[in-house]
Amino acid sequence: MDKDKIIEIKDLSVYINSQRLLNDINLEISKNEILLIYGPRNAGKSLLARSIVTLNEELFKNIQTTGQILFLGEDVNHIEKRYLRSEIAYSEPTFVDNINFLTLSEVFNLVLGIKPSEISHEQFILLEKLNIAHIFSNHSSLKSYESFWNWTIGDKISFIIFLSLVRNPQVFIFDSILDHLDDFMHKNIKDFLYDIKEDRSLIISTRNLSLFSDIAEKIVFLDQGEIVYKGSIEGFLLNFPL
Ligand SMILES: Nc1ncnc2c1ncn2[C@@H]1O[C@H](COP(=O)(O)OP(=O)(O)OP(=O)(O)O)[C@@H](O)[C@H]1O
Repeated sequence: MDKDKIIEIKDLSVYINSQRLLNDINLEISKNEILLIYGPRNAGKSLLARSIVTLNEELFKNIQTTGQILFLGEDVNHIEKRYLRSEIAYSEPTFVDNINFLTLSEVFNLVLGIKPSEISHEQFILLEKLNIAHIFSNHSSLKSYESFWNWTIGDKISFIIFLSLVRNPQVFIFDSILDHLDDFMHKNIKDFLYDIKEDRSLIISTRNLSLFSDIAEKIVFLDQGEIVYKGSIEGFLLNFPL
């Protein structure tokens, strides 16, 4: 196997209630690569992204999958789920809403096993790069941010990226979650993602091509469950001028 190949998707089709929603998907993702999964609403972006971490089967009844997905050469269905999901960090927009039902201390305890006041120097630097270190700077700000209802959406997205990163996964999947960033946060997060892609792979699913096209190496254009184009961004823009 090519040592830089992290994920291989081979002849993947997904059916729900016998309706084919992903059709014969073939795709490879390598180390140091940012891949955009681009397409309109209902194209199948989320089904494809969740297939990589075997999540669809947990969410839907009457789902059938054919084909195979390999993570570092091993079938994802044969990999222990906890391990798979620590190596491939998947995040999507419902996380931003669901986190409101926990407190900051509860999330820290669940994910990192520490209190928010116990973060390391390295973790604080990461928070600084994500522009949310002010929340952790002293006892009174920690207190006022204990409830996520007091956080902006952008700060919550940055925090979700932080939580993924401290677990040091090999692959990040951002399923439409970055579409929710405003222009001011977008530039900072984009630079940050570009920095962390070294030795990792990033998969960004989006309905907004312009957001990340300048940092992505590869694009997959998905429509009605099929790959219509895969290759370079330049090639895509030539073939599908928007
Ligand atoms: N549980 C389900 N039962 C039946 N059909 C479903 C189910 N979940 C998704 N679908 C269908 O699968 C198709 C792909 O949905 P998916 O959520 O993957 O699209 P998407 O490209 O991520 O869309 P969006 O950009 O709106 O998030 C859609 O036609 C959707 O209606």
